[in-house]
Amino acid sequence: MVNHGSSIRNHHQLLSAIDPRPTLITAASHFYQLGWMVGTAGNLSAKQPDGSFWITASGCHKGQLGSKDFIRIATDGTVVEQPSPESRPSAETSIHQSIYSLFPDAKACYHIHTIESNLVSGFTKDDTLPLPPLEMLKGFGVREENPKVTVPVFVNHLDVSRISSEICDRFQAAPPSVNVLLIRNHGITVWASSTERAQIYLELADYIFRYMVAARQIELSTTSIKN
Ligand SMILES: CSC[C@@H](O)[C@@H](O)C(=O)COP(=O)(O)O
Ligand SMILES: [Zn+2]
Repeated sequence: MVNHGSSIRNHHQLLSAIDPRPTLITAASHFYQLGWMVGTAGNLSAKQPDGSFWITASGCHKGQLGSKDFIRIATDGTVVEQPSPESRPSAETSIHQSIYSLFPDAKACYHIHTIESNLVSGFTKDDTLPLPPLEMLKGFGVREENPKVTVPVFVNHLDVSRISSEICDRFQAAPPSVNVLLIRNHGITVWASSTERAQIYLELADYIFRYMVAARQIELSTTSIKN
């Protein structure tokens, strides 16, 4: 029997490897609707077979992107293709560049701003945030009983190149156990072997962070009842 689902998916992956912009436009519009990319927040990128990557241009409304709202960047950070001369690469391009150079299997890197990611980044003063041992962690490939997973938390330096160099230094020494990082009071970045998987990772991270915020609210309300 012909498996139409998988052949459509393969076709989609092939098109996306040729030009990932339509996939990134659809993803950004979806994330905008979810409130994850409001007010121009966030940036999405996808890598091409030659190692260059298409990334959203800086300051664009993420709910209404067009093909001209992207810039193609080479592995060394130089601009390869710029459909619109007045556009500039995302202010956070160096973070995407660091991720692709650290993780050769990464084909997509998605960065969004969610309320809960900012709230949970304040749940620890350390540079790692422990995650609850939820079943959803299996979606990141964590297959352990009662897993002890942490997410790395980075300082939100005004100079973005400081954030990307800290990401490089830290992940070269020890890569994280899940493909997620938090920038404190700023947002989430995930990377994956495909654009589809990057979206799944964002959804998983968002679920876990929403759970953590809800659990904290219950804790606080039961403490106030006891007092
Ligand atoms: C709402 S401003 C957010 C920016 O400062 C930045 O954090 C961001 O995610 C988007 O920057 P951009 O340069 O458009 O890719
Ligand atoms: Zn950002």
